[in-house]
Amino acid sequence: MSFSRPLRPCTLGVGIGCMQQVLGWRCARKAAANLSRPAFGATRQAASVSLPIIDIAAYMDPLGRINRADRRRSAQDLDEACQATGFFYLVGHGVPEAEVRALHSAAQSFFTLPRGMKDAVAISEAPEGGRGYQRLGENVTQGKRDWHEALDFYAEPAEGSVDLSLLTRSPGQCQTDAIERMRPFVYGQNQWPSEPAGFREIAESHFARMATIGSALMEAMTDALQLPTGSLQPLTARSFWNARIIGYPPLPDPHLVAEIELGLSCGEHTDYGCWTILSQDETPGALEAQRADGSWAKVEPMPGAFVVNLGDMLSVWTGGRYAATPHQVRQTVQGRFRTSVAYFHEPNFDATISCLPVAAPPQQGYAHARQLRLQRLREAGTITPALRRALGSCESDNGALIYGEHLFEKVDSNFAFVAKSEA
Ligand SMILES: O=C(O)CCC(=O)C(=O)O
Ligand SMILES: [Fe+2]
Repeated sequence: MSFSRPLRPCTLGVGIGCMQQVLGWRCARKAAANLSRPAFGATRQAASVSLPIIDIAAYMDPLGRINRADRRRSAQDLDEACQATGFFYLVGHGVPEAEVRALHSAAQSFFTLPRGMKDAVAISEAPEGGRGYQRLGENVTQGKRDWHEALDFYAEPAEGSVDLSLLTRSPGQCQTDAIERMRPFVYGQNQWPSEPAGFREIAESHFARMATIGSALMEAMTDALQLPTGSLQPLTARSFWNARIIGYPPLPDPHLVAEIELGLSCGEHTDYGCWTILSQDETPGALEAQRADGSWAKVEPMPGAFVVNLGDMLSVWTGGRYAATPHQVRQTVQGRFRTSVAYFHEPNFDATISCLPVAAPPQQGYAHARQLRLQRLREAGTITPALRRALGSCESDNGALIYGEHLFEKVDSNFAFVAKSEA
C-alpha cells in the first residue's frame, strides 16, 4: 500500500510529520559511538562524526549583561558551523541535566501506556488541530511509513493574532478555502495526556526553555550576519513553534510488516523552519546527517549538549549561505526504545521570508558552495512548491514565501492516518 500523495499547495493535511540536512566537518570533541549489533534497516554503516560545539552562554545571560567579546566569538563560531555542517552541538544553554532526564523518563512512561490511553489524545480524533498522539507508522516521509510514534505540540496563538489573509495576497496566493482549512490548525489547542502525572508541567517547562534558546540563536545569527540588532525579531517574536516527543522502537524486519510500505525510523528530510533543538536519549547511532557528498554521518548523543540543525527558512533567508541539512533516523539497537524531543523554533506563521542582504565571506569557492547547497535543496524529494519558488528566486536575491504556506505543504505530504480498522 502506498501512502504517497502529490504535494498540493496550501491544502490541509493533518498531523505533522518529521521535520528536517550536509556535512563537511570542522573538528570538535567526538561523542562515544559504540554501536550495538545492527539489526534490520542497518544496510550501510555510517561513520560517526565530529561536530562543532557552539557555546551560546553569551546570548543567554538572564541579567542582560552583554560581554561583547564573548558574543562575537559565539556568533563567529555559529556562522562557521552553519556554513560548514548545518549541524552542531549546543552547550552553555543552562538547562539542567536533571530536567532533561525527567523529560525523557516522562516520554518513556507515556509511550509504554496501553494503546487506548495513548489514543485518548490521538491526532486522528481531532485531525484538524494537528496536535496530539500519532501512532507507530502514521507519520509518512516521501510516501513511506516512519517507524516511530510521537506526541506533537504547536504554539497556540491567540484567536485573530495571525494574519491569514496575507496568504491570499502574496506570494503563493493560497485559495480562500485552503486558508479556511488552516484556521483550526493555526488556532488549535494542544492535547495533553493525563498520564504520567506531571507530564504537562515537565514538557511545557522544557518548551519554554527551548523558546528562549531559539531566540538566543536568532540573535546570535543576526550578529553573525552583521544585521542590525533585533532586525529579525518582528518575523519570529510570535514563533509558530512545534515540538515533538518521539518514541522509536527498533526497526522491524520489513518482512514482518510486509503489508505496509516501511521506510526508516524517520525518513530523509529537512526541517521546515529556523532551528531544531534536539534532545536525544543515550541510544547510540540513530540520528544520521547527510554530508555534502551524499554519504551519511552518525550524530551521536553528547551528554549535556543539544543537537541543533538548520531548517529551510534559514536557507531562504541567507540565500544558501546556511542551508538545511537532510537527515534521517535509523534506530537499529535491539531491546531499546529510543526517545528524542525535538523543538522546532520557527518564524511567525504569517511571516514573509525572503533573502536577506547578507555579506558573502571572502574565502574562495563561497559562491560555488552556496550554489551547491541551494541545488541540493531544490533536488530533495521533500521540497515544497513554496520553497522551490523561494529558492529559485534566491539567486536574484528576491525569494519570498510565507512560512505558513511552506509549513502546510510539508504537513500535507508528511502524514497519513491509518484507518482505524487497520491500526
Ligand atoms: O529523533 C531524532 O533524532 C530526529 C527527529 C527529526 O529529525 C525530526 O523530528 O524532525
Ligand atoms: Fe528533522
